Amino acid sequence: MYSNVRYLTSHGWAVLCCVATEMLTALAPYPSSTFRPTSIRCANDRQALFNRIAPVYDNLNDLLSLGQHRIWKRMAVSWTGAKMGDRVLDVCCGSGDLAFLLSNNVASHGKVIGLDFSKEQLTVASSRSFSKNCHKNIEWVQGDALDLPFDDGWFDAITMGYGLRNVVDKRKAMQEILRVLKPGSTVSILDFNKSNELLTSSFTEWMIDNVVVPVASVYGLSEDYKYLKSSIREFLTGKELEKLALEVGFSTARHYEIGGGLMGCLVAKH
Ligand SMILES: C/C(=C\Cc1cc(O)c2ccccc2c1O)CCC[C@H](C)CCC[C@H](C)CCCC(C)C
Ligand SMILES: C[S@@+](CC[C@H](N)C(=O)[O-])C[C@H]1O[C@@H](n2cnc3c(N)ncnc32)[C@H](O)[C@@H]1O
Repeated sequence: MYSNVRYLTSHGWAVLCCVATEMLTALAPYPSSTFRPTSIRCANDRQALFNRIAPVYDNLNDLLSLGQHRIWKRMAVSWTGAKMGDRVLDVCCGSGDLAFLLSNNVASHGKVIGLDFSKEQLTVASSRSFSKNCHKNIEWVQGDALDLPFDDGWFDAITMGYGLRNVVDKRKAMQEILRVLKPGSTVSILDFNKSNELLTSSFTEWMIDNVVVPVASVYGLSEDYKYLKSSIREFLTGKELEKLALEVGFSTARHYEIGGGLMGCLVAKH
């Protein structure tokens, strides 16, 4: 069984990286309170980033995608095949969009766990539960996608929206998802598509440089949103994601390009 708030930063490299960041901060010629790492590399940097952007995250997603992200998230949830009575998991749930959609699919006899390592994102998710017309079947758990606090074969379906690109060890995250998924069940992983098409990748980068970052700068979050571009560059293509899923032990894996090729969804079966 899982235990709530069983989050431990247990990754030696992550800790080492953040100790180094702290040392650089101490040496920096300006106060540490104004220090923002220009490269968001370790798990602690990413956790801090998602805590910082939590208050504006939902509104900016609606604005920047012109509401399209809601359609992409519906597609991702429908591809899991989650049905009434199922026990399902939304890894890297953030403010809870996918968990709320799953909640409707599994209905009152089912159970949804939304897991994230950002306390601020979970606070937003849980406050949205009150205003949403959803079943009271969601539990918010603070935890690490790289060390899921659940038994093997616990879930009938799993979703992950814009999460895999943000975890430091993508293979480990996929292994953990496979471990907690029931044999025969499906995970659906939505994210930006690292496209091989020059036109598509150029459009994504142009949007980030000329729309996303300038809009985020209004909230003092330009550095945090600049990270989007590097994280997409360092991500895996659809074919590479399919290969990774099969390597860790999924029996089938298919990556679908959606949103005009800007987004992608990896659907893999245990
Ligand atoms: C869904 C969006 C962003 C999610 C998101 C993911 C992350 O990993 C982050 C990391 C750090 C900071 C923020 C985020 C984050 O917000 C919004 C995506 C918007 C796209 C950049 C642009 C969409 C362009 C068009 C309006 C869509 C047109 C679609 C049409 C069907 C062609
Ligand atoms: C871009 S947000 C996506 C939120 C939500 N799934 C959505 O689609 O809007 C990425 C989320 O992943 C979470 N995250 C990143 N790495 C994580 C990890 N190792 N363990 C748990 N959560 C993580 C962040 O805290 C953040 O809330």
